[in-house]
Amino acid sequence: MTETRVHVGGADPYDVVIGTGVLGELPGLLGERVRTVAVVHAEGLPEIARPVCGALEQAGYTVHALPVPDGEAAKEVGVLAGLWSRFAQLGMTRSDAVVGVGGGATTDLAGFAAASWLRGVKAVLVPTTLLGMVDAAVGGKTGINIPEGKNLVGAFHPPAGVLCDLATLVTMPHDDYISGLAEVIKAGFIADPVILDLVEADPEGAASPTGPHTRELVERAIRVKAEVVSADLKESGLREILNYGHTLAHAIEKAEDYRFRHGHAVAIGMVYAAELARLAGRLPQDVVDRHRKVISSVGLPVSYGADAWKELRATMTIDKKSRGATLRFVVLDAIAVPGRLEAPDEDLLAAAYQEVGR
Ligand SMILES: NC(=O)c1ccc[n+]([C@@H]2O[C@H](COP(=O)([O-])OP(=O)(O)OC[C@H]3O[C@@H](n4cnc5c(N)ncnc54)[C@H](O)[C@@H]3O)[C@@H](O)[C@H]2O)c1
Ligand SMILES: O=C(O)C(=O)C[C@@H](O)[C@H](O)[C@H](O)COP(=O)(O)O
Ligand SMILES: [Zn+2]
Repeated sequence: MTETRVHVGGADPYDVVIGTGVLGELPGLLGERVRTVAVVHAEGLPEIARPVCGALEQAGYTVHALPVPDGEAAKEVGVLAGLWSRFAQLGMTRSDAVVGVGGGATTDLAGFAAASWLRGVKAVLVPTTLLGMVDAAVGGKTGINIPEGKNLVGAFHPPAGVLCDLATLVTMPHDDYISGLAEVIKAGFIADPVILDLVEADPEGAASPTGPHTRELVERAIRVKAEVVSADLKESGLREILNYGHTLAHAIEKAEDYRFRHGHAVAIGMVYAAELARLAGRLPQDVVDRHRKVISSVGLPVSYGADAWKELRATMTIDKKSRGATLRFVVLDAIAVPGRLEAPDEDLLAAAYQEVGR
């Protein structure tokens, strides 16, 4: 077993442990002060949750397994309220902790439950999807959806540690795996072009949890995320680059009632952002072409319904990067040179969508 640790700095530093068979590291991430641990896990993952609970029990913690609905259905206020009630029944105090086990939806919920219980208890996250490892579990963004929009309720609550056991990835459904690959590719476009080279050299391998470069892709994407959130936890500037492709993506997810995979929406959103930058005279055509090529090479979508523009445009106004009625996009001026496009005019927004709407 080999293990890599990525340090996330800032006010609340913590480690991201990456390896195969690294469950034994979990107690070390939780620390000795913790007594009771609520393991919030996706209900469809008992085979993954059981050994997590076992490792914690063996280390002497009192453990309560709290299953929640799989996937995006977990990020609902009713599910969150159910967790608060369970925490109360279990008598969870500030010396106790939440361990989130599952994909990004589960860790977003578990993290927010930890952030909001008693105004904040310790959270350790055990992401079990590619997306969870390379993005959702790192960086402290937690939250839930409401009918009005994606992730509109939440808190910045950095975990005390993150444990990425690459062995868990092998049971992932292919479509969920490539959804995570969209965020890996995003890290490539905004900061680490080697990621793009690796995906282009072997798209099939990149789209598999047992590909020759899986670990390198995971580590590179985590390093991008760790560097950015270490410098700007609360998204006052730099962190916005992690939102590349997300303005349109979140509107698509809402339009689909959150039944459209996040990474698939981000894939389309990145092509849209690239088209916007091209039409604004900031990005050459060949970089836009590279977006379509690398994204579609791994089976991710690059277009969305032509008729959806009006609805998507209305939703985009509520994006967290907006300032008042002013829309703000993360765009590229070149690969690994992210910038912002402020208050683009309506014709530009619609023209870019025409390149994506099919
Ligand atoms: N907080 C952040 O910074 C951040 C970053 C990116 C994405 N997100 C959020 O993450 C969510 C998407 O996460 P996701 O792509 O992990 O999807 P997900 O959490 O919805 O999981 C997808 C499905 O895979 C199942 N699953 C999880 N691990 C598995 C495994 N090892 N084997 C088999 N099945 C498994 C889940 O139970 C679920 O049914 C979205 O809500 C998105 O908004 C958050
Ligand atoms: O960590 C960030 O910052 C991101 O923007 C990462 C995104 O991939 C992620 O989907 C995030 O949840 C989006 O955040 P939001 O603030 O736009 O809801
Ligand atoms: Zn995302």
